[in-house]
Amino acid sequence: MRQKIVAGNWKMNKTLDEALALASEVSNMVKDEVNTDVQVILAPSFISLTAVGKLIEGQKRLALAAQNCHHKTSGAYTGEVSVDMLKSIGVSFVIIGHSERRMYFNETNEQLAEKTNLLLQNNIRPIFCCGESLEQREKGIHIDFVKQQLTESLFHLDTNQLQKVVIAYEPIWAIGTGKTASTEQAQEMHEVIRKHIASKYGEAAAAEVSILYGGSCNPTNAPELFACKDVDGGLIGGASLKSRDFVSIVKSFSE
Ligand SMILES: O=C(CO)COP(=O)(O)O
Repeated sequence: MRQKIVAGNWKMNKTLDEALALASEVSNMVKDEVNTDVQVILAPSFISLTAVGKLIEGQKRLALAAQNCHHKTSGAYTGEVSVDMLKSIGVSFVIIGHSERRMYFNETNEQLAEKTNLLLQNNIRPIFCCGESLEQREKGIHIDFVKQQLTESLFHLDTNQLQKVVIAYEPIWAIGTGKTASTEQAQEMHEVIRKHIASKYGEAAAAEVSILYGGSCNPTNAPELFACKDVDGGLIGGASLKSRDFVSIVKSFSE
């Protein structure tokens, strides 16, 4: 059975104290209110990772994620953070290939393949983001574009490695815009992604991969998005910064 996952990507928000307060609220609410087997992931900034990791240590439903890592093992890359460093503080997941990083930091599919390799070698699971722009969707090339992102960054992996990757489909036009993909649009692309994986790794392997939706997901739209056959949870931006909203989204899976 593939995992249900809700991950909060806090992006460049929250000071250390604010991050600890948010993590503590989420942790308490999850402990008291969540009865499903959903994996809840918190992705604070690098500054807060260690402290948030200590705070949630031992909480079985909660795991720690970083928002990025460098694609080389170590060396003269001023200001960067390596996979080894993340491993040393107990990070279990790393978000890679977010559209904001592709757009503002020129991340390429090739670099993401390197990041994926390094993470898996270190037993850290990548949360691999993919998704098209509005222009690509309007031109009707969105499906091929997303397939290409997957092929170029992930399809060198063996089946066992591929199944450790979490995919997050985040249409760029839905991120931070308040404009969510409809359930039809989300389900359509999630099915495309699963079938694309099946075409290389087989249906049984593809059925085990968790595919999350991201883009203006909130407590109101999450229940119907998560009810789609191929949607296994969400990668949440804005709504993950408010503990009540985030935990409401976590609770959107029917029990
Ligand atoms: O980019 C996202 C998560 O990684 C989605 O952000 P919003 O939920 O703020 O649209």
